[in-house]
Amino acid sequence: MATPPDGPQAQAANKAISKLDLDGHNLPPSPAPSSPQVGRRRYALATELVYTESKDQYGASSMPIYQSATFKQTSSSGGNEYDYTRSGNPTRTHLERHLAKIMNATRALAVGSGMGALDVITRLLRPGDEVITGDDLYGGTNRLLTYLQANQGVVVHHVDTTDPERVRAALTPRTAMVLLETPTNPLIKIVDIATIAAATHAAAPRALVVVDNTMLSPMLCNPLDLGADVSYESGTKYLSGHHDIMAGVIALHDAALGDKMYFTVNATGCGLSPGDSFLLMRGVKTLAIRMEKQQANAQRIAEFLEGHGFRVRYPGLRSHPQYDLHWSMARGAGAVLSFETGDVGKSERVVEAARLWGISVSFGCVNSLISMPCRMSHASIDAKTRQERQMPEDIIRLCVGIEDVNDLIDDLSRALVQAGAVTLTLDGFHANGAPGETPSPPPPSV
Ligand SMILES: Cc1ncc(COP(=O)(O)O)c(C=O)c1O
Ligand SMILES: N[C@@H](CCSC[C@H](N)C(=O)O)C(=O)O
Repeated sequence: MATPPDGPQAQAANKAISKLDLDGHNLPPSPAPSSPQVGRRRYALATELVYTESKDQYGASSMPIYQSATFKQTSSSGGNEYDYTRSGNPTRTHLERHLAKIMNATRALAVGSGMGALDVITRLLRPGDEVITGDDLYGGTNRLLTYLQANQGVVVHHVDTTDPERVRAALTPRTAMVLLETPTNPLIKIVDIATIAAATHAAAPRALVVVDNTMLSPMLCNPLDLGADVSYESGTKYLSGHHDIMAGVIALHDAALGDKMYFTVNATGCGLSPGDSFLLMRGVKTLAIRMEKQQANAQRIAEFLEGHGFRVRYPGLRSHPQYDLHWSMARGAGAVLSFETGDVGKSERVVEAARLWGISVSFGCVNSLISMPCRMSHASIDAKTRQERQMPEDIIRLCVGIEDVNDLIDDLSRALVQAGAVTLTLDGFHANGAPGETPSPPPPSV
């Protein structure tokens, strides 16, 4: 993992993490397909990621894909653990147990996408319920919340969740959910999960604290250990790691809540397919080694850009204003960073001049990606709202993979020079469009 900082908060966090690793959690009663339960974590996370207890009848080292929609019963009243793949499938159950273990949860559910996971969670909301969430959110999350507000009578409050006092002030007896993202996508702001969870549980006991852990993955953060009620993430990203599947994962402790969510998974048919469950399981086994390399590369690239005068947003940099807070909650900085050139046209030219960096949405994959969030991942947030939320139109997001870091830096340098985003000097080059010098007007809404 990235070198942890040495401050007292970080030391306390590391102590807490190793205690959890040793202690694990109480084992729940024996599992049924409708309630995949966790095994106790015995080893360090990197070991647990690859260590699975396969129940395969032939002792297969890799849980096979049970590519079957239906399962034969021994009598008209059932008799088999599984009846129909929408309700449960051995490959998915195997994955869900493994996910629960690595997410320090009692139960995990695997569904068809990260947004599918948030859909399952938000189906708990009723008309009149209030949701408090951030003002820098993944575009798809913002879109689903906007839909719920417009069509389901749910009231959504967007506040600056980097300030727990703003969340506290927004809590009412009608607050049913506090939905957090950290680091935020794409502004890389850090949100204090533990303080907000404690404040929420004290002031609004029926409210659920839900954390989107996509930007860190269980390798770097376990929101449930910080007081969240539900942790979910897009398995499309770090967990699978190869951009070959869409997946979503929900992890929690509360059994009754887990049953309600399982009801939705079964009733709506959004459970992860056996084939994608297999691929997600395979991806999870290499999470530690991928994350280690991705983070090391991201750190070098962040330092390279900052060293050349760019304003870089990355929690691995000491200059990040919430560096200590991030490291009090997380075991690494992740592999997503963003920076600004000071001009939309320049940013567009940088992105389009890159060769090794693919112009794509998404992140957490073995290959590196470059994007302009305002036009791509966050285009579903209208331009006025983006401006209100201070999302710079010229922001470039880098999602760092496992390539040779020197190749990545060379390609980025060439793109910066070709785009005219840097001034050449005898010593090399430096950013020539400091943020704020040439403010970029937002384009028309998409
Ligand atoms: C932070 C975050 N949460 C959730 C999602 C949704 O995941 P998916 O694309 O798997 O639906 C994404 C990306 O799409 C994301 O970036
Ligand atoms: N067209 C998609 C965009 C997906 S963005 C994927 C990912 N979360 C990211 O941040 O890059 C949509 O409208 O959802």
